[in-house]
Amino acid sequence: MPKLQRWQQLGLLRPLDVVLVQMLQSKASELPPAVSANAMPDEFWLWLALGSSQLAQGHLCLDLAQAFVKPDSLQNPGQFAKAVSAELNAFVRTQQLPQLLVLFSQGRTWVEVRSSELSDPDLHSPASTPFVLSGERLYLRRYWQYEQHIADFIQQSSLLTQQLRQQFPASQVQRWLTQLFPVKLFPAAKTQAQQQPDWQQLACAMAVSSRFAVITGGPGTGKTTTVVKLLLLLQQAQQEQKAQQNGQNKSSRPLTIRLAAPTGKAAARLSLSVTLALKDLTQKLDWDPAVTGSIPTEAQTLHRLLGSGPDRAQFRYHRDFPLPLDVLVVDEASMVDVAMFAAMLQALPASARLILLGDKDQLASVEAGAVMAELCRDAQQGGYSQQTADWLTTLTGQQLPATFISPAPQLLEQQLVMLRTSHRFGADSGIGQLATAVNLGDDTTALQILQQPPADLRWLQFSPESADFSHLVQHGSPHQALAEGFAGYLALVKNPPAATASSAEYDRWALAVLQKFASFQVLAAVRQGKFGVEQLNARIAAILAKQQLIPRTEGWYPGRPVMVVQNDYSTGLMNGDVGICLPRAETAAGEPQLRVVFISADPTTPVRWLLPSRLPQVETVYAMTVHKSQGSEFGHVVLVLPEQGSRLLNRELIYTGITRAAQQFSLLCADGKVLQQAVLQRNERSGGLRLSSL
Ligand SMILES: Nc1ncnc2c1ncn2[C@@H]1O[C@H](COP(=O)(O)OP(=O)(O)OP(=O)(O)O)[C@@H](O)[C@H]1O
Repeated sequence: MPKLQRWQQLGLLRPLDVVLVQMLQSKASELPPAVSANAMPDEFWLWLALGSSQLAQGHLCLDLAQAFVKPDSLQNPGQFAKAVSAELNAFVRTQQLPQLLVLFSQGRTWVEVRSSELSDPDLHSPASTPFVLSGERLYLRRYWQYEQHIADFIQQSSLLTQQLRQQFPASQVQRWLTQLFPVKLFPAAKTQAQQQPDWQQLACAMAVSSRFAVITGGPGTGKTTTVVKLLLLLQQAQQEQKAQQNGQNKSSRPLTIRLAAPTGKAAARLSLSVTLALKDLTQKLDWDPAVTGSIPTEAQTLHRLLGSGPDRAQFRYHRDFPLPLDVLVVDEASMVDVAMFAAMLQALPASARLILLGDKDQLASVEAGAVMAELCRDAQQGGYSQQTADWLTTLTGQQLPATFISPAPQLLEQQLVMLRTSHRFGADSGIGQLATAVNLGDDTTALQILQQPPADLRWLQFSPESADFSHLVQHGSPHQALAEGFAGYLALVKNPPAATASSAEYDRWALAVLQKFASFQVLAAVRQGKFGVEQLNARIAAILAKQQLIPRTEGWYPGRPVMVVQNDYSTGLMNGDVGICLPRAETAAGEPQLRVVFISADPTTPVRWLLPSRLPQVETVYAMTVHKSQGSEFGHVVLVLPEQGSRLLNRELIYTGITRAAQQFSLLCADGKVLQQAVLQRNERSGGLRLSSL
């Protein structure tokens, strides 16, 4: 079909989409004439190809209703072209949605037509058609199945939660919750923030009595603190229950808890946050050390948890060989794509609890699906049933304000709590204010904040080619010498321990270099162009070399920061891990050799040293994309936006960039309109999770 080739040349279809449709057509020629490919008109095949192509944009399905209203939504925003737009508009204009739905029902050999209700109890039956039409959404079957697994899990969890609550030790949990969330004895506790519900306590109460819970919140809203309290509650309840069963024999098995995150870096951050929160709580609480000691502080990647390896097409743990655990906590859940999500749910034992943590407003995973955003779509409003509100009151004594109660409650909201107060950024923090304005899509306020920035914000309107940029990357500021930029860690690199130093001394030095490096990071919104990550990296390396802060710009040299860009199970390095090349003397008399040092996942040693030749594929990382920065935090973030607006820039991307900054945020963007346009643009993905009668 010439149009398939033409659409591929125009970049509308991937070679993969074309091959898929051609394969279906050629197989269909063997069918009886009534159902053969010849019986179906060209537009049928073109729609199937478009259905497949949507995955490249992160959509789970092709939303036909949306395509008829806005044919341009079928194009990849990163490659928007007027010629493609004209082609798509002409294609859609000649058709009508009702007729198209009839056409799909005639093509049952290739498309299974279903209502959008969750109605298939056996999702594991062998696939019959490659596509599924659910209501007005066209899916590749595999992706429809992923979505159904998730919807099915949420429904089943809700039933299990009801059972759990029937025999729940409410009065004991009530007592423990009071100990974990003591009432603050401040007479001046009358500010608006203090009149808000204590969402952290409500989240604990909700999750301790649920099979499945989602706790969402922006940076520093206390997700980790809350989950550590929750785990303490669960272990305490387990110990109490077993003690009763065993006649005061308190040595029974504690719950097996696992902590996981989608990337190595996010897992390392989770381990650190849990360690700190647990230490703090252990000091404050007078609980049995057997309980506080039974909370794990080590998190691992989801890939590793599920047992993936380079040679395995399937995870080690799955539906017929579930994970050996009672509770699974997954942080940074917004980065988990739909396929991984479904695999994780299938590997959970029937009685295990799942707790998801994450920020619903962050960018979704690079792969297809935006599960967390879909799950949390209505989190802001609460949406609790009166029954849920009463249950939470029983456990916490708190009355939920009426605005959070819904007359038409949905299943999902009964398992979800949004934390709303940032304990990291105070009310006068510029980073907090800017992140809120961006998140609300309030472009005018965002710009006003930047025009009169508080101390932790800066709006820089120069080009990466300017002298100001050169000063910025060296010193963290275009004018003052704050030694916060790359010059800070490079000064440490030039000061290695003596050749006779011990291994521990080298480790301490390397750790200090890595920590200093994480205090300043340039983020790029795009990959290509003058303001893209590739050219920024080359430019920064040239600036640093000119100032003799690094010896050269190519190859391996002391101080070169690199990011791993693929998972590598032989070294244990994961996509997104950042390391720095450092010289290390192996013997007192020997010449120092270049090694690349990474933060270690092993608690017995702070860092790992690897030969450059052992590394998987890496990229220099003075600048990284916002996508790659997810799950990380840096002291000072410089976010670089391109000169002109683009469909690639959107609210979620800007929000994610801002919220990577812990102390200082600088926006490098010559034209405020670029920021405004980005804030008004959403990164919405098509999917039908919310429509599966949840
Ligand atoms: N209710 C609270 N009152 C005061 N401080 C709190 C409270 N909850 C959390 N904090 C503090 O706020 C900081 C951030 O908490 P935490 O790490 O739990 O948040 P988070 O939402 O997990 O953050 P992140 O954005 O890193 O995921 C910590 O220093 C923690 O001790």
